[in-house]
Order: sequence, then structure tokens, then C-alpha cells
Amino acid sequence: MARVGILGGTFNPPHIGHLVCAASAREQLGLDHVVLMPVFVPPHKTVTDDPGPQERLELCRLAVADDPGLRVSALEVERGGPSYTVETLRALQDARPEDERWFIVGGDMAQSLPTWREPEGVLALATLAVAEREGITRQDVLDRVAGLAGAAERVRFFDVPRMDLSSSLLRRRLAEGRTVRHLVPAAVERRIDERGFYRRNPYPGG
Ligand SMILES: Nc1ncnc2c1ncn2[C@@H]1O[C@H](COP(=O)(O)OP(=O)(O)OP(=O)(O)O)[C@@H](O)[C@H]1O
Ligand SMILES: O=C(O)c1ccc[n+]([C@@H]2O[C@H](COP(=O)([O-])O)[C@@H](O)[C@H]2O)c1
Repeated sequence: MARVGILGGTFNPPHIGHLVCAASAREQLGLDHVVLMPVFVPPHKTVTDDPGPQERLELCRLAVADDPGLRVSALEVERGGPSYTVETLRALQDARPEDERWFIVGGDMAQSLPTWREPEGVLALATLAVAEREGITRQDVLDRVAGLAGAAERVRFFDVPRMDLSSSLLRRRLAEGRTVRHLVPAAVERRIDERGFYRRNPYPGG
């Protein structure tokens, strides 16, 4: 039996906010490891400047390379289509029924749980581990999910050092030709640079 955290996201690109979130969940909830699960297509948002699911997966692999407590799964990228969490949790449950699963989300995402596909199915298959983010309080989240079966037992909170950092902010900085040094792991920065991802004019003169 393993206690496994899953941090789902678009990771366009992965940044240190994601890693601190994953590592904080692991430490505070006593998880054996946390898996970054990049989506193929996010169910609730449009991906802009997407280098593609395979590339986001590769960036995630580079991002976790130095932390043995963090892993990456290609499950959603390989499944294709909109990446509904309930389907992913079912696949994980079928593969390893003995494990205990925690689906990790920032407070912003947790609030939207009632609009997800089969939200009560999600809570039946995993405990929702909520990181506080962007001033959304625990009470805000609890108020939003209170009507769902399982919410009282299956929603837990953990603390994350607040970082006003998002992939959108990083894409904006890169588009403006600004540095993202120290905001993403060095290996992620190198690949973004080499491939010219997110730059407005990636190939000068081209
Ligand atoms: N700075 C952060 N601190 C804590 N959690 C975060 C942070 N940034 C993202 N997350 C959480 O990580 C998960 C995946 O996020 P996602 O990959 O969509 O990143 P994002 O930075 O919010 O992206 P975008 O700006 O493109 O919408 C979500 O549950 C989100 O709430
Ligand atoms: O299953 C759903 O309906 C659903 C709706 C919105 C978001 N999610 C999941 O929440 C995670 C974070 O989503 P996002 O949009 O911030 O990348 C990611 O794993 C998504 O698949 C899942």
C-alpha cells in the first residue's frame, strides 16, 4: 500500500510553485510520492502557446529530476482527449487498488470541483488535498463543495508558502523577452531557451 499524491495540471510550463506545492503536500500529508500528471487537454481552460502535450510532459520530467519524492505520469497525455480527473483516478485505482490516493489542487481549482465531471466520483476515488492559494480561504472552498457527498471526509487542506506565480505569468515574461531564471528549475529554463518556447519571436530573422 502506498500513499500517493497526484498533482494534475497543464504545466505550460511547470514552475517552482508546482514543485513547492507537490513537496509541501508530500511532507504534510505523509505521502510516499507525488506524481505530476500533465493533461492532454485541460477540461476547463484553453491552452495558449502550447508547445504540445509531449513537450509539457518532457518539461515536467526535467522539473522533477532532482527530487526522488516527485514523479511524472504520461497517463493523461497517452489517453488523449479532455483529461477528466475521474477517468484518471479510475485508471489508477484499477492498476493499483491497494494504494490510497490524494488529488492535489490549488484553492482556485478546488472551488470549481462542483463543475467537474462526476465530482462525487472524484471524492470517492481520492481525498482532495487543497493548497491555499491567491487569498482563497478554507471556508470559501468548503462552502463551494459542501453539497457534494463525501466532502466532509474527503477534503483536506495543507499549507504552501504563498508564491504569486503561475504559468501564465511565466509565458508573459518569456513573450516579453524577460528571464524566468529561478522561477523554473534550471533544466526547464534550458529547454525553453533551446527550443524557443513561449518567445514571441523565437527564431530571429527566420
Ligand atoms: N504558485 C502556485 N502555488 C500553489 N499551487 C499552484 C501554483 N501554481 C499552480 N498551482 C496549482 O497547480 C495545479 C496545476 O496548475 P496549472 O498547471 O494549471 O498551472 P497555473 O500556473 O495555474 O497555469 P496557468 O497560469 O496557465 O493557468 C493547479 O491545481 C494549481 O492550482
Ligand atoms: O475532471 C474535470 O472535470 C476537471 C475539470 C477541471 C480541472 N480538472 C483537473 O484539475 C487539474 C488542474 O487543472 P488546470 O486547468 O489548472 O490545469 C488538472 O489535472 C485537470 O485535469 C479536472
